[in-house]
Amino acid sequence: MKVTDRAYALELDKNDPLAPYRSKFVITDPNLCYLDGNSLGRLPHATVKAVSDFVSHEWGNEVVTGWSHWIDEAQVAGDLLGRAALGAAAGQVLVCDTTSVNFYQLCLAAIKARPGRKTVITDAANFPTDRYILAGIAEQLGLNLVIIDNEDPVVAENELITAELLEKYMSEDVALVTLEVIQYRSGARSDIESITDLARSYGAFVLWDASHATGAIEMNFDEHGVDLAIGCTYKYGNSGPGSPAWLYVSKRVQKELQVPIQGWFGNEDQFGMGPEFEKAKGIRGFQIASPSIIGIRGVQIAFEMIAEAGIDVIASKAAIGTQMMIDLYDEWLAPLGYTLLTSRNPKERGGHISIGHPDAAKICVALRKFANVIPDFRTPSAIRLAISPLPTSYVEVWDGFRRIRDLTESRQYQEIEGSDSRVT
Ligand SMILES: Nc1ccccc1C(=O)C[C@H](N)C(=O)O
Repeated sequence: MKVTDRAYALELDKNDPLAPYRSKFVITDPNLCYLDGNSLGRLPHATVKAVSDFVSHEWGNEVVTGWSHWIDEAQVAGDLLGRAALGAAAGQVLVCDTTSVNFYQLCLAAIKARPGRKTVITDAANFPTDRYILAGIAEQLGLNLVIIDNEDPVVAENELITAELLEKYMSEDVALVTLEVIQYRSGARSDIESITDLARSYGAFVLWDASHATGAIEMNFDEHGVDLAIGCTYKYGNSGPGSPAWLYVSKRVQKELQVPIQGWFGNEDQFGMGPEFEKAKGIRGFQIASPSIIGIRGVQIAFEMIAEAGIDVIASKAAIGTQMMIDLYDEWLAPLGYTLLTSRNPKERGGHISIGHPDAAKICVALRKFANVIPDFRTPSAIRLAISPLPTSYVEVWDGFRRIRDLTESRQYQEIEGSDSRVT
């Protein structure tokens, strides 16, 4: 059967062990091709009940007495998320705050733990929040910020940072290297183990931003010797807009590291309320303050689902789905002037691919307006298209691709003048 036959996608759905999960999500428009689960995941039905039960039965009924069992939920949810999606044993993950706050906390902790070292490294294609925060830290502490120019195709293919490329920038002066596990724009997947090993051989820390990988691929943090990582939960994690993020600090380095925001949740004798901060043993020493319990309930529901489905099964659907996308791109989109910005090697990508087109911005608006397809646009000319393995069916992706072909052929996107949204 040819990939261009719709029956090809229907057959994949028929054999998909994850197919039953689609019905566990709120899908109000069955005709919509939602290819943006890498930006904001769909809402699980169970979350509607869990959040509403929390509000009325727990908050409403228990009021302050509820804290006796809410107090450690950042750790309980962290253990679940670590087991379900990160390959992390218990006691190393917290579900708390935002990706940006967690990033700031762990960057500073790592830099402080390498006194005398003055260099920090990241890459030009990294997500803006990471680049901006790191630049702010470098300025404040007078550090030398090295930005690998992986947007230049001569330097890197599809923005991919390899250990070989990174080695050219390494020295005994490097305190911290921070990279994305999966690049937000191109979808390039870094090799966690070789990069972590390389940085460690120079005595430097690596802080991984796994926002675009969490819930889409296997990461095996413990096995790969990862020390520091952060990420969000609202993409393939399906935990809701602005849901709490997570941080991971390996047991190996928990004692050595100290975060800059010394909040009361990180104090050993939290309710002793003494004059000085004494960092709590274990992962709680990295927590700032009261976690959003409503938010955590969304994380719990979604990551229980990921744990049940199996991250290995999820990752294999992401690989098959992105392969189907690339095959459809070859048949339908390459002839229409698109370029492929993501690797053809399934080990070098996650749940999304990225395609380039000079009119990408207009095409993205037109797809929503005329074709009932939601992709997203990333500057300067990338269209990102994702399969979120639990809620997305193969045929939803296939239909989306056919609509992209038809809309591009019709040139109807040229009617688009601009976008009235601040969000792309
Ligand atoms: N938090 C958001 C709020 C508004 C609009 C987008 C986001 C995103 O998270 C974008 C994401 N980092 C992305 O590259 O897909």
